[in-house]
Amino acid sequence: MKIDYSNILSENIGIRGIQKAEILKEEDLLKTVKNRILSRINDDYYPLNLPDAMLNEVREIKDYASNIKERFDNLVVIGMGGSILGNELLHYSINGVYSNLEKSKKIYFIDNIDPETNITLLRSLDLKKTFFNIITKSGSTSETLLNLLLLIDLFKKEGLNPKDHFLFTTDPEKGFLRKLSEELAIKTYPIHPKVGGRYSVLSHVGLFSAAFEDVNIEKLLLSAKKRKEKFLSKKPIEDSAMVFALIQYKFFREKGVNINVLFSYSDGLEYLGKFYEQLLAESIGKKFTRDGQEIHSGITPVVARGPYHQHSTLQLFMEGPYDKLIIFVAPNKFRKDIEIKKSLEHDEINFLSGKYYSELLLNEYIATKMALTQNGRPNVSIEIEKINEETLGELIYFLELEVLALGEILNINPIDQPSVEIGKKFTHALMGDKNYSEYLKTLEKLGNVDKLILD
Ligand SMILES: O=P(O)(O)OC[C@H]1O[C@H](O)[C@H](O)[C@@H](O)[C@@H]1O
Repeated sequence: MKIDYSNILSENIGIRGIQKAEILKEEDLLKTVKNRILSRINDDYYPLNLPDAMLNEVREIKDYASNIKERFDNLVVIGMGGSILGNELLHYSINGVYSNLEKSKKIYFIDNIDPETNITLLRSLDLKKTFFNIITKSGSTSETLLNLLLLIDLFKKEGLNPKDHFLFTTDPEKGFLRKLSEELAIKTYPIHPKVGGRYSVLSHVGLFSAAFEDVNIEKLLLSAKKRKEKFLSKKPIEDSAMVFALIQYKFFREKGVNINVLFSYSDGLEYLGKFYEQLLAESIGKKFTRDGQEIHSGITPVVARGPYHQHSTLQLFMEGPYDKLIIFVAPNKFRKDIEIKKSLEHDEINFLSGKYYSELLLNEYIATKMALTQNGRPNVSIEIEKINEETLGELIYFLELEVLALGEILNINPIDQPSVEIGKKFTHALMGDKNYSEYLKTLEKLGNVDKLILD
């Protein structure tokens, strides 16, 4: 994996860029950041240890996944946010958007509660041949529990025992799902107490469904482990993740760049954008610093896919406000390609004949990058050889490390999400959960305001 930072330099994009010297002079800051990360690595930043820890679990996960594969045709993963985005990332990027069409064992994701979507999927699956992996760290996310309740009801109607069809992935001790697993004798996988949703893809959360669909989880972990070793051994000023965090910080704090677009040139990698969207938004969007100062930090993530978004949002990126840093992610080679034969004889179309799909796609990537650079728009390019377990393991570790480093530079806590919890509590109260009735008064007050409602 190579990361090209050239197009953030003022030498290449003019006054809105930054100079190499401005980066190099922050060597001491990055040393401090690295030390702070290391001081937390066995505690709050435990996710950075997952590659080593999970390598010991690979055998068991693979054996269990092949056992499930022998007995079932479908796996449905159910979760919200960090409890499913990593699974989707591994599926769509490594196996491809339409891989269910070519595989006999299918995998589906329920990551929402739109009744129309969910009932369409569940009605079309043969429950007898379907296995469900319910993932929730807290064990109390309403959407996940609602989907679970529906399933229990459907299973009762069909006279099936949930015990044979469910795997719960949840906190090792706490939460409703843990309790229910004991009641119904359902197999569970634990989520380490220090591993929050958005940092959990390299734990049991992401690994079981990946193993079910033949992703080589050992290679994935080994590659992430290698990236960790690089972090441990390299000088922080030469570590691409530390430098990336510094660059994002400088653009955010000194240049007013508060939007980061993850622009991937691959359909499957669009899910890397969705994964990074949560990682960056929840980790960096904070009201207070660790010392309690009001900061309201945050970089708004935008997900884009090339060339698709060249035809919808690129105009804005090219000419709109100077508030964006574009992060390109592109493979050098595609694992499948299509050669276009000369089937028409017209001047207008001859430039495409005899070419490969990947040629047009990758040239569009280069053209877009150049055009943005020419317009003075900062952009960074993450180039990977091919999309596979090795590159994904490295990329995932890189992004998690980079976001933690950015949190450290900003002196905020990058692993909590306090305000999402407030919304969750209000939802419980509104749905009549007696344990949360204390929030009803606040809600009443909040609803009792002047109205401006138009038809
Ligand atoms: O795993 P769970 O406890 O169900 O949480 C699922 C998701 O819920 C919340 O919305 C949080 O903001 C996310 O960070 C979390 O990933």
